[in-house]
Amino acid sequence: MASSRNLNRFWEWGRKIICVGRNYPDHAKELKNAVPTEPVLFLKPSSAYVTEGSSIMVPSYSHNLHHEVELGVVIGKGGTAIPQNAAMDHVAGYALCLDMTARDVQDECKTKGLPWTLAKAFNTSCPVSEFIPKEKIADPGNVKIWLKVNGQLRQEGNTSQMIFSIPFLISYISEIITLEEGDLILTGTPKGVSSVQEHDELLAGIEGIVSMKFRVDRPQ
Ligand SMILES: CC(=O)CC(=O)C(=O)O
Ligand SMILES: [Mg+2]
Repeated sequence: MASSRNLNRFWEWGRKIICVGRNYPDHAKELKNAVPTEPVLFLKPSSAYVTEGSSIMVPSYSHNLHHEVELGVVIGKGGTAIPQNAAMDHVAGYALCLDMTARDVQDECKTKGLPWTLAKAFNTSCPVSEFIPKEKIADPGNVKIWLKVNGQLRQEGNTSQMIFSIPFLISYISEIITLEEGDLILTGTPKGVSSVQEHDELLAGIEGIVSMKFRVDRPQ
């Protein structure tokens, strides 16, 4: 049944944020990770969302917060075990997203064999752009995404570099986790991730489609 709620503000729905890691070979290599043969998945809570006008907060326990610019896929029609050939029928649109990562904490979690929750799921760890209706991106498998810090280009990649395509990811994820209307899938980041500091300004975009700006702050 179609919902009466407005997907233009999908971040207010309180639905799942499912993240794909190491989906770009050049990023897997820059962090000295093996290029995966199966998607690497983790989750963020809906309290991670932040939209333009609000700041990204550095967690008090981190001294190395990284940006990761990613294409986000907004689910319009839920499903379980969605076949790849029907996957795009379940997409309502897209959003440009940042998977903010406390890299020092993530490295420690990796060493200790602990989950990445503290590194990836803190408040404001998922800045998002406005909702982009599906029709505005003809081929989500071939768009350029980029990110600048204080005017300096740090990340630039094309979704054509992704190891696992959007239809494959929707099908793979929905075998394990039922997808619901309003869910968001972050599809992984290209190379160039780097540290941000308090007062930095992050500007990111999908070429020709959208851009967004966020400031970094530290809680007092
Ligand atoms: C190593 C990571 O943090 C994986 C990740 O999130 C990615 O986008 O790749
Ligand atoms: Mg990421």
